[in-house]
Parts: sequence; structure tokens; C-alpha cells
Amino acid sequence: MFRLLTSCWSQLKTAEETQRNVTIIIVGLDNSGKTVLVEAFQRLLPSRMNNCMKSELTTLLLHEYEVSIYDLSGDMKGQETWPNYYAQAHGLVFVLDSSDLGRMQEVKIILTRLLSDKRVAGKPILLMANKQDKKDALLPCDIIEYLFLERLEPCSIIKNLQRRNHQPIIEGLRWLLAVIGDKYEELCTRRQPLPSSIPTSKGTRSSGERPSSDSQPIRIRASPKQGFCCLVGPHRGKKEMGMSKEKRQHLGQCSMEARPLKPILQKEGLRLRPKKNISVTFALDEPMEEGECSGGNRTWNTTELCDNQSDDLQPQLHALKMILLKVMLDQWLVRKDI
Ligand SMILES: Nc1nc2c(ncn2[C@@H]2O[C@H](COP(=O)(O)OP(=O)(O)OP(=O)(O)O)[C@@H](O)[C@H]2O)c(=O)[nH]1
Ligand SMILES: [Mg+2]
Repeated sequence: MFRLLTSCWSQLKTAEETQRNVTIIIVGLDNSGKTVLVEAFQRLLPSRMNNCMKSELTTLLLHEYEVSIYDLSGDMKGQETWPNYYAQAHGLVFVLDSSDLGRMQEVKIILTRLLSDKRVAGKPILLMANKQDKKDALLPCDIIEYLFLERLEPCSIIKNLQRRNHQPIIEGLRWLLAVIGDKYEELCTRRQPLPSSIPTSKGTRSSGERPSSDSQPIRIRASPKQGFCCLVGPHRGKKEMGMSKEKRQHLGQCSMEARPLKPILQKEGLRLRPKKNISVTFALDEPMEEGECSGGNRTWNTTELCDNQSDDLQPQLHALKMILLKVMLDQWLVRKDI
């Protein structure tokens, strides 16, 4: 009996010792689906009530991680508070509404601003292209093209509305945690506590209030096998690969002209450069050629999901709800050009 108790105790201690506390912030424009995403996480994973009752904070348990997730508001007032959380975060999730073409330029600008922040540089970011179920949604390769994401991890996940399996968003979170886990010590040393008082905006999470028409919980079905590469691989037609003329025109009608991120960063005195000896999986750089999709000429670092791509996915592409684009931001350095 004593031995049994000792063994239970030592197992408990080991579990405690190996537990890692991770902080993730979820950002993106208002109405992009951040809160819905957190609610989906809460449904899928064991969560913990927070004593401090901060409405924007959710604590989830996944494997050896205790994950504190801050769901930050995306309206103008909320965006002003984001920088307060950067130093505390181990990693970020950026959610964008793929169907809101009129705000794609705004997405690009805030993403640029985000990536330029020294407190964010080197931290992993999971980019989620949400609302793929909407008929006007930009295809993932269009988003890559528009945001000038040159390359993506091929293990990105596609969500399919038709099947009842939420596993992919968990896979996305797992990916983020795995990257954080790899450089946990380093990320921890960079962390700073939250400022004691952060002005709140209306957008702190309030479960339950959802505007009517779009009110669908996330239903994501695709298995991790449905890798991003099946959307952007060379077997797709050129027309599908590039942005349609109408969409380009629509984007062109936005109040602000689309500009590559690199010049924006340079104008702001910032420079992107790849780390030496590391294969780059995500680059913010020059725009691609017309009709060329980032997947067309990429060299995949891993064959894991490319091998799993399936042609029978093709008819379902427009029914996809959400796509996770795993962005290896940590393989790029953003630094002040002195
Ligand atoms: N059609 C569709 N609607 C979605 C999807 N995800 C979220 N929505 C809807 O989009 C609206 C906004 O979602 P929220 O999660 O509140 O957006 P948010 O990013 O938290 O917005 P802020 O808190 O204002 O920054 C809600 O009506 C959701 O039901 C999706 O994948 N497809
Ligand atoms: Mg919200």
C-alpha cells in the first residue's frame, strides 16, 4: 500500500514538474471569428475557470500544457490594447475572415504592424483563414498571394463543414504548442508580465452574444491528412490558383492600395531577413507573379501531408470552413535597420 502511494505521489510530482504554462493571444480584426474559435476550444478541451475572472482569458489543458488563451478584441480600441499582451505571449493565433475582401488590406496592415513588433518577432504564429464556408471567401492560395506569404508549412489543415470532426483546430493548437515547446525556455526568458492595468474595450469575450445570421458554431471536419498542399499543389488549374479577376478588382476598390509588406516594413525602418542556415517556411517579401500560387514552385520541407493529399477533396473545396495556415514566423527575424 505504501509503495502504491509512493508511486502515485511520484507520478503526480512528475506530471506537475513536466507541466508547462503557455500563454497564447488570439488577434485579428473584429468579426473575424476569434471568440467563436475560443468557444470551440472550450467545447473540445478541458478548461479551467479563472479566479481572476478576466472575461478575455480562458485556460485550457492539452497534453502537458496549461494554455492561457487571451481572446483580444479586434475593433480599433481593442487593437490598441494588443501590444500590452505581446511580451507575455509564447505564441499567437491570427484569425482572418476570408470572405471579407473589403478588409483584406486592413488585415495586411495590422499583420505587418504585428510582425514588426520586437515583442512578437521570433514567436510562432498560427494564421487561420476563417469563414471558408462563405461563397465569397478567398481561396487559401489567394490569401497567400495577397498577403505575400511566400511559403507555408505543408502540414496546414483544411476544415470541411460537412463532417463532424473538430480535430483540425486542435491539431492547429497542437502545432503551435509543439513549436512553442521546442523553444520553451527561450520564449519564457523573453516573457514579461502583463501591465497591471490594461484599458478594456467592449470586445472582451462575452460568450453567448452572437449576431444572428452568421451564428454557426465552427464545424470543422477535415482530417489532418487534408493538407494544405492539396489546395495549392501544381495539379490545380492556374485559374483556381490565382485570384479571380473580380476578386482582384474588389480588392483594388479598397480605400487603401495593396502594397507588398516588404516596402511597408522598409518604409517604417524595419527589415526582414532570414536566419542563417534555416529553411524558410514563411516569408514576407516580394509579390508573386500574376496567377502564380505560392504552392506552385515551393519546395516542401516535409512530405508528410503532401503524400496524403487526395483528389477527392477537390469538389469539396468551396465547402471548407476554415483553413489553418501554419506560419513559421520564428524562422524570420524582423529587426530595426540601424
Ligand atoms: N459563416 C461563418 N461565420 C462565422 C465563422 N466564424 C465566425 N463566424 C461568425 O462571425 C461573427 C463574428 O464572430 P466573433 O467570434 O464574435 O468575432 P471576433 O473576431 O471575436 O470579433 P471581435 O470580438 O469583435 O473582435 C459571428 O456572427 C460568428 O458567428 C465561420 O467560420 N463561418
Ligand atoms: Mg470576440
